Amino acid sequence: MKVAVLGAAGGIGQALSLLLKTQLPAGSELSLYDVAPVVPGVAVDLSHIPTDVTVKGYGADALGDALTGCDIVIIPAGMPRKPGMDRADLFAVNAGIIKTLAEGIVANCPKALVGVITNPVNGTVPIVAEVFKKAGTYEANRVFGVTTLDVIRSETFIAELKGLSTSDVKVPVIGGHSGTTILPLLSQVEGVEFTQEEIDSLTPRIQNAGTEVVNAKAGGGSATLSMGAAAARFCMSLVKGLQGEDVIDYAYVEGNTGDATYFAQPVRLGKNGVEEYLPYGALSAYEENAKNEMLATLNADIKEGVDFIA
Ligand SMILES: NC(=O)c1ccc[n+]([C@@H]2O[C@H](COP(=O)([O-])OP(=O)(O)OC[C@H]3O[C@@H](n4cnc5c(N)ncnc54)[C@H](O)[C@@H]3O)[C@@H](O)[C@H]2O)c1
Ligand SMILES: O=C(O)C[C@H](O)C(=O)O
Repeated sequence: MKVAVLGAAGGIGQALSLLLKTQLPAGSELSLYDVAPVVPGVAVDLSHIPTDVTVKGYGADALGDALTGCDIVIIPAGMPRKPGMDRADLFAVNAGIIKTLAEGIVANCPKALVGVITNPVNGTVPIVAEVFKKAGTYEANRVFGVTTLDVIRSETFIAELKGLSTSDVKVPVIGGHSGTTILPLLSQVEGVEFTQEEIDSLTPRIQNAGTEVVNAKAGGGSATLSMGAAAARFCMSLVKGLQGEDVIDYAYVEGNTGDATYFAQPVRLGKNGVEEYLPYGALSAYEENAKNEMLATLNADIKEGVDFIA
């Protein structure tokens, strides 16, 4: 198993790489790429941890070497938000970065599973897909927007609210990854009942959790540690799928819900990435309304990404 992290020297990149060094199967290779000159040092640092995963660092001029032979590529490269900014404000800077990295993947490991973390996810995933389409190598089942942070936040907040162990709380989150496009399906949380008042406060808390971190870091960036944990969890789902395990997870994909071209939904993972697109099930009236109200925003975000490549 060869896994590349693009943007590996950043806040998410370092946390994710640390977790992958300790969680990837023995014999794996972790390939760390970044334009920041510290990346070889990050690789040397991690390489001293005693696990059977080799780590190599690649600088700005070595994207091809970093990607050659990769089974999985996770991308947290690009600029994070500061207080007062929306994720959409990052498009101008991050779209070009994602395009360049996607072109590198097309050229060096077109069959890899690609997990996109860089914001705005609603638009950067379509950019990756369009770069692949242009090259004639697009397979929708191999491209994912990583929305796991919305899932783990939901698990945490609900466990806190209801006095449960986080390991007993499973929360489906569908839609996109920004503001109201993040739609936690509280009606589907097994074994937990919510009052309307709880739904009215929990739903926006989950939707605005990224902003909560951005404001708390006061100009020092956005979520990195929780995102590192979320990305590692999603990457390990991809790894298990590649190893032949039957895994179901949520991700932002070009799927089959009919709501928008790209939409976070449950997927069955396997040797080719998505093996099966699964239905998200029945929504409450509150959730149905919230979904219908956010689709215009989500569709505009997707169009921005598609148009960037067109
Ligand atoms: N999907 C999510 O849930 C989620 C959660 C948190 C953050 N994010 C996003 O992830 C991105 C990274 O956040 P961060 O906090 O790690 O930022 P950061 O600034 O700490 O790290 C970003 C890294 O990307 C590198 N980089 C920049 N251009 C690059 C290029 N062309 N090739 C390779 N590397 C490049 C930088 O050198 C830096 O090391 C941001 O866009 C942020 O908004 C997404
Ligand atoms: O909020 C951000 O800008 C980062 C990330 O998308 C998050 O949800 O924490």
